[in-house]
Amino acid sequence: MKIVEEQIREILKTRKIHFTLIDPDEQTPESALEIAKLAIEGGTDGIMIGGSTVNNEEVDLTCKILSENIDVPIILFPGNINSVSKYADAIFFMTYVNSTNPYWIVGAQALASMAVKQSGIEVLPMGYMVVEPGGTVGWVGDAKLVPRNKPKLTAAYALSSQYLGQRFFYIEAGSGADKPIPPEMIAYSKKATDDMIIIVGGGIRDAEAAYTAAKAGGDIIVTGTIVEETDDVKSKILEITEAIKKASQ
Ligand SMILES: CC(C)=CCC/C(C)=C/CC/C(C)=C/CC/C(C)=C/COP(=O)(O)OP(=O)(O)O
Ligand SMILES: O=P(O)(O)OC[C@@H](O)CO
Ligand SMILES: [Mg+2]
Repeated sequence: MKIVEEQIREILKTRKIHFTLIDPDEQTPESALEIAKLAIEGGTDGIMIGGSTVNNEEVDLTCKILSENIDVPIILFPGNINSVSKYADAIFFMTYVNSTNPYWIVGAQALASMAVKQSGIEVLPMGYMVVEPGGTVGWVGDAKLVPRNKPKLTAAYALSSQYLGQRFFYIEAGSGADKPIPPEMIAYSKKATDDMIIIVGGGIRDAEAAYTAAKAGGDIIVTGTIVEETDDVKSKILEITEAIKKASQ
């Protein structure tokens, strides 16, 4: 079953997409639900659940309460093998393409695979590439960070991910990065690949940055930290989703 992926591809026929990343170790499941509801009112298309230091219970309880109360897709963005929950709709089954540690390239995936099958959730195969500055996830993942002025390297990783069978490619600057991904990196990756869904995240805080990422070729724009920082989640997400729609025209 490929329901979530089909929904994503259906929306992409007419416009670009926004996902809100909720880190389950930043708030209670009840607060996560409040944030998700406001983000949906602001026009977000899906909720990603993940963080680099989460535990299984936090992930499970957050996915459970969301699944009982919201209709947009809930997609796991796993920081490790303990980030699997049957209450999600899908999982970004990701390989960390520029890690130097085989654990993050294929080890964690092998260890988690049976739990993913047992959960029955949809699998979205994804290449995950981390660019300078990389933040926590660059450090945790033993990354050989891609230099910001090397868009061709990004495109090569994107194309190799396509040839390896992945259908999603995530270009990550690191959560809370001071600067988002350079638009050239996004454009080169989009151009180099055929049917790949390009996801962009890290350090996107305002309409202008979201517009730039979508206009450059990003199919899904992810924001996480801004919902942790703002007092008005709905307005902030609305600003971002409006910019993404504008970039889709
Ligand atoms: C396929 C399965 C089950 C596991 C693969 C796991 C892999 C390859 C993970 C990549 C490395 C990693 C730690 C990714 C984390 C991605 C993520 C959830 C980032 C968002 O978290 P941050 O917001 O950076 O985390 P903190 O807020 O905790 O710093
Ligand atoms: O928290 P921000 O900076 O929005 O980043 C989102 C996501 O790309 C992190 O994995
Ligand atoms: Mg975070």
